Amino acid sequence: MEEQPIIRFENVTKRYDNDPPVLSNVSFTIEKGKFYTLLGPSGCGKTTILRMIAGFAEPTEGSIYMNGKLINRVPANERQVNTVFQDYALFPHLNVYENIAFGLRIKKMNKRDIDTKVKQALSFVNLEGYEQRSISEMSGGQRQRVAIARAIVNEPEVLLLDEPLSALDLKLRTEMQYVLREMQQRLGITFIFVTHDQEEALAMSDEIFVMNRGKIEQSGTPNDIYDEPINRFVADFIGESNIVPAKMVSDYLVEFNGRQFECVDAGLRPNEEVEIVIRPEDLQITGVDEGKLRVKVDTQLFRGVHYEISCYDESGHEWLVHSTRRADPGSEIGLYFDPEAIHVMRFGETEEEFDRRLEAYEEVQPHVR
Ligand SMILES: Nc1ncnc2c1ncn2[C@@H]1O[C@H](COP(=O)(O)OP(=O)(O)OP(=O)(O)O)[C@@H](O)[C@H]1O
Repeated sequence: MEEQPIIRFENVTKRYDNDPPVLSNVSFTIEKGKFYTLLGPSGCGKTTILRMIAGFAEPTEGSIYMNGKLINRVPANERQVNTVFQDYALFPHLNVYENIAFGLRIKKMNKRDIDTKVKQALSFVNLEGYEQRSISEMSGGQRQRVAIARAIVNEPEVLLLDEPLSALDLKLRTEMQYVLREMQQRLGITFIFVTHDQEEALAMSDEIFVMNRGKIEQSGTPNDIYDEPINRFVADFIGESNIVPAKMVSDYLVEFNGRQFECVDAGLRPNEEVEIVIRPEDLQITGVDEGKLRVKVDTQLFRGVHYEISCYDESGHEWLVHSTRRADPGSEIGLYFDPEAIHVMRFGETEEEFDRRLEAYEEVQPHVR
């Protein structure tokens, strides 16, 4: 028999009072042992999904399954799910050891087993020797580790992490991204991580759900979502993009800025109105007459690994370029891009239609992904 997904949402809607729904008809599956990220702007419904998985909120409509069993009304304490909260929610009056042991004491586990498990969890998060420390004597990163140890000591099947890195400074945040990812792989527990930081999502996840206004706009691997955004919202939200209105001329030609450019066959009809995306790193600087576009450089910022160059074409459209080559403000340059760098988006396409179209043209263009 095929293994059941660990969590499945089927047409889940959540409404408070008579307000518009905070989640509308959301469906997805979560497989065992993977790292998932819910990514989206503030208020899009990420925390609401976590609360429903944890059992702190019930769907207004639809079904939630865990390992194939309907759990809409199963109370939180009967679910094999633990949550790490943004503010860690540690007990300030208990030391590190007692914070981690708390859940096990409630379960009335015997002292010896508690001791073994707490020590295992401490070693897992590299905090051996900190047992007696009070929480107030721990740094932000260390508190984070205590919160994770306290969650994993219960051996949950699913660990929910609600913006757990947002209180940390940038350096520690990056370090904890590695730590969390590595932990998830060692533990093999399913992680569902919430963030509004797209770089964090791209760096850590096996799969990302990009959310907007109570809906999942697109789900897929970080590469899928970065290379093949389904619409303007996703393209804008994930990384920086040049997005331009365009029109299909034929299977392999798209027109924008009053000119025609070669593209890969995206399964679209001639004359169809579309938008194209070209990522800044896919634009190469050339001599003024050697590129496909002719632009004037406006600003140039040094970003360490590359220059971020903003320029304008003859029709006043801005192009963002990431390049290791310099381009001085005020100068004219050419921009070159491969046909494969043009990603064509169709207006109003659903994720299913998009996947079908992509599958069809990947048979013709297997190198695209
Ligand atoms: N108990 C509640 N009663 C009424 N409205 C609520 C309740 N909880 C959440 N909401 C509303 O639901 C919407 C989604 O909230 P949610 O916390 O899921 O968003 P989020 O994507 O996690 O946002 P953030 O990144 O800011 O935490 C918001 O508009 C919020 O005001």
